[in-house]
Amino acid sequence: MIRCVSLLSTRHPSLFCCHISDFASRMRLLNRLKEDDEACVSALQSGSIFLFHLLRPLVCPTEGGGLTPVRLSWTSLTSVLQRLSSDRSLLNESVLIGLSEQNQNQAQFCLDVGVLDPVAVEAECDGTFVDMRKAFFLLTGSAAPFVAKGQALLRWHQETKFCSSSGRPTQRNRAGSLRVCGSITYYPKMSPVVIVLVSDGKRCLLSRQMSFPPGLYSALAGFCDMGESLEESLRREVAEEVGLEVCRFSFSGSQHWPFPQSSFMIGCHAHVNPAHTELSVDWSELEDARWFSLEEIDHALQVQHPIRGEPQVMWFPPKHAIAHRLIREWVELQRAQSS
Ligand SMILES: NC(=O)c1ccc[n+]([C@@H]2O[C@H](COP(=O)([O-])OP(=O)(O)OC[C@H]3O[C@@H](n4cnc5c(N)ncnc54)[C@H](O)[C@@H]3O)[C@@H](O)[C@H]2O)c1
Ligand SMILES: [Mg+2]
Repeated sequence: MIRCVSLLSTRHPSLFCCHISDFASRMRLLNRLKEDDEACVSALQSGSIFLFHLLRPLVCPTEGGGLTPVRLSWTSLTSVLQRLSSDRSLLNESVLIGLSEQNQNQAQFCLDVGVLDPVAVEAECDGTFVDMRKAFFLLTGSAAPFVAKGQALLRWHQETKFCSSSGRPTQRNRAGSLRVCGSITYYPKMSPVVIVLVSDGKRCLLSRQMSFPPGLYSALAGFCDMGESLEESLRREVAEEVGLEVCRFSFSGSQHWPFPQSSFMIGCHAHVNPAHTELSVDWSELEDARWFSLEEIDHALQVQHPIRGEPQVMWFPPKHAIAHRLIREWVELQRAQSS
């Protein structure tokens, strides 16, 4: 929908009144909240706040067996803090995550209440603090990326409290989108990771690391090195981990990934020459790497959850992992090519 939006004209006279979409208007408002501390404080007072305790999100069960994050209004959180005899200034630690598309651009914040007794907060707020590794795959709808972003921002603030140059405490802006020490500004950071589904035209290559749960196989992945392009990282990772040379690749999509800290996953498909498919696996990185046929992949896609005590059963990362998307795309391509 296109509509006329007055864009807080005193600060941006050139943007006084123009036709922009709801999305564009939301993005501009979000940007303004990052820059304008006063506007951010009033957005917090009418916004909703997701709670974390030492980076564990507060969640409650849904009817379908999933989890949903607990969100509180500023007023109800203020009352909770009062009942727990906590200083209201804790709210100043809230970090802006985004604006709700469904709820008229309502601002969404996250707050780590690690200084409070978690059991008391859980009782007050009807939720449970759950480890992110357990919560992430059970969070429903668009909640998973949102909660992951909140946790990543809170972690970044905890790790950037002091300037690595002067050793002095850094100061944050109201939105929590940056921290400063004198002339140095710190911004939240992510580590780029290339994740690649390699194919020889008929089969695809999957691997598992020692740390994976039994039976889980995924696409090859690796952190990009400083100074590398995406294609250089991709070629290096495939060569390092399985000793193959990629001849061409295509980009599929990307996602923020909360593990191990905050990664930016760049998902690609890659091809190797079908005449050169013999693997030379780096056993220090991988526990297994193998070529799989379409039938084997199809079969594993039917497995919804890891089956305890049956490590032989192969399964894949769940739907909201980019590895899952790459595998599904490969299956669709194989089907299209054979029909
Ligand atoms: N979203 C998905 O579908 C999906 C699927 C598979 C893997 N992943 C993620 O991809 C990430 C990278 O895969 P990998 O473990 O095979 O990487 P990798 O092959 O680069 O090996 C990991 C090693 O790289 C080194 N390293 C270099 N830069 C690093 C950095 N910035 N942060 C941490 N370690 C760094 C460390 O020594 C680490 O042990 C994993 O953390 C995993 O969570 C996501
Ligand atoms: Mg790897």
